[in-house]
Amino acid sequence: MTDPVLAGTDLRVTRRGTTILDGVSITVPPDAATLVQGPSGAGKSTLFNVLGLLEPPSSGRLEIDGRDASALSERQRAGLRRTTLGFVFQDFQLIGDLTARENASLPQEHAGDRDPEWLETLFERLGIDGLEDQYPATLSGGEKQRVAIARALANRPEIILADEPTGQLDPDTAESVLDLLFSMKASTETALVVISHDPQLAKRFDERLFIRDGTLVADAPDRRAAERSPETR
Ligand SMILES: Nc1ncnc2c1ncn2[C@@H]1O[C@H](COP(=O)(O)OP(=O)(O)OP(=O)(O)O)[C@@H](O)[C@H]1O
Repeated sequence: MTDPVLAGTDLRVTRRGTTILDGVSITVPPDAATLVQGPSGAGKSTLFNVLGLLEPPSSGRLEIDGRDASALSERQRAGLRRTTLGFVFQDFQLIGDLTARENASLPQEHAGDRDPEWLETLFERLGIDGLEDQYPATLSGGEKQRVAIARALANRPEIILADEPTGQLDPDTAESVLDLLFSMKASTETALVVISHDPQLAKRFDERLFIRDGTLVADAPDRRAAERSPETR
């Protein structure tokens, strides 16, 4: 069996006396498309931050690309984050006074490993070539999210972590951004973990998990069956 690119075991997060994640375990194989759904306040953003090495769990074990993240220094964690993970956020998180190309190249700059040809390829494949010199304020929401996807893939990560990637997009744009995320996932052989409360995303993912009160469970089989065959309802 192929080793997972991400394996979290019994992850717990307690903040100011409140348990936010209560023993979450998750395994992401290299070719996975995993969706974590859950209602507001269930702990989705906290899980995203923990899996993305943006905040440490209070306890539990997290392995990314075979490395025990809890055994790393902050500097080593930042290095692992930069080279192994790519992030896509609901609000794009582009820097306003940098052009699209400069935004997308930031991970390469931070890693000290420039690869302008790869960025050019990404802009072409994402259909945003020609927009490289524009600033975020002059781009549509869908174009901004494509720049953010280019940034996420700039260092050829093992995993893309996306937090509500379509949350600020109209339905048609959301659909085309998702198409692109999946086609880029396939062509770059990157695992994809999407965190969202949007049930519309569910049909695209082979692995669906549900977070409720800080605990992760497999998506309810009865709901999946109902969605697959609506004519039998
Ligand atoms: N630093 C913190 N200290 C105390 N409570 C926190 C902290 N961070 C988050 N929480 C609480 O933990 C719970 C889960 O928060 P989280 O942001 O992870 O949920 P979420 O599922 O992403 O919600 P939403 O979909 O509304 O963004 C919430 O009740 C939140 O108020």
